[in-house]
Amino acid sequence: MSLRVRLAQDKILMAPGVYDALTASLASDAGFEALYLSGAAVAYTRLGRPDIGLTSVTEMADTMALIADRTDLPVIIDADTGFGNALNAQRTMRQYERAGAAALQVEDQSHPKRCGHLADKSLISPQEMAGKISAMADARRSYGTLIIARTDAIAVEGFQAAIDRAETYVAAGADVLFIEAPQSRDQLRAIAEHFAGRLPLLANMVEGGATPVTNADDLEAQGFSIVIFPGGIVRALARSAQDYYASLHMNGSNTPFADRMFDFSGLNQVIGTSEMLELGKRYDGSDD
Ligand SMILES: C[C@](O)(C(=O)O)[C@H](CC(=O)O)C(=O)O
Repeated sequence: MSLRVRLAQDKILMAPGVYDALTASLASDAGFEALYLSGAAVAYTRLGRPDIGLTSVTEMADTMALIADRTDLPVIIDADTGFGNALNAQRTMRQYERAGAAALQVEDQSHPKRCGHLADKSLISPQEMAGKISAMADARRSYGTLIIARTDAIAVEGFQAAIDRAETYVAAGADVLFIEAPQSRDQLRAIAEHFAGRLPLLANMVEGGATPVTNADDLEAQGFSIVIFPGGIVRALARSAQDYYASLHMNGSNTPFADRMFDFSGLNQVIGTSEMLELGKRYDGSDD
């Protein structure tokens, strides 16, 4: 089912953050219907650095292609600012579509962008952002590839300005709206009341970020259609990896940590080793 058709249903779509083929396959095995390829999660894991505009479009597109190779789930991908002006945003659209993306999220921050939950953001004009959205719509090969327009205006220009900007982005052709970092439950509710029923709305749950974390059912009841949990997986894995390395360093072996990790065959099951080896045999003539 295409994302556009899926979003017409009442049930909220949960898209957990992923940053490589392993996290994508684990999320898929857990039963999610869609994935969110988070720029923040890629910056955290590949660069070991914050989400402050350091990752490149090529790094993101390469990651997208590896994920599309591993799972058939629709992937919403973070396009940050489009990596430049409207023409860069068009190239981003084409590169991400080629890599297998189902939806692109583009935001109205100026370059270099930063995580929407960090202070001191700055924005391009609403007119320039509207131009980027229509440029991306013109560049897409498939009408099925959705454009998710994000505004970071709440923290910069205030709540009403964010609503006004979002209206401009809807008029420019956004398929989905993402009003970043509402600061209270009232603001979440006001966004839903203003736009719900007109186009799908995305909510972003960042543990410890500016928005009160709200569960998927409550967001659905308010009228949100998509909820992403972009960086949660890295926060969970980073904590576990920190404990793992400390334990190994202290104990000289992984035995004390054994009940908190897969063993050799456990991980092989997760990554489908025996299925892959069987598949190989079908083609190399050794199972005749
Ligand atoms: C959605 C987001 O753009 C992302 O890169 O995943 C980030 C999330 C994060 O930094 O945890 C955001 O700006 O909200």
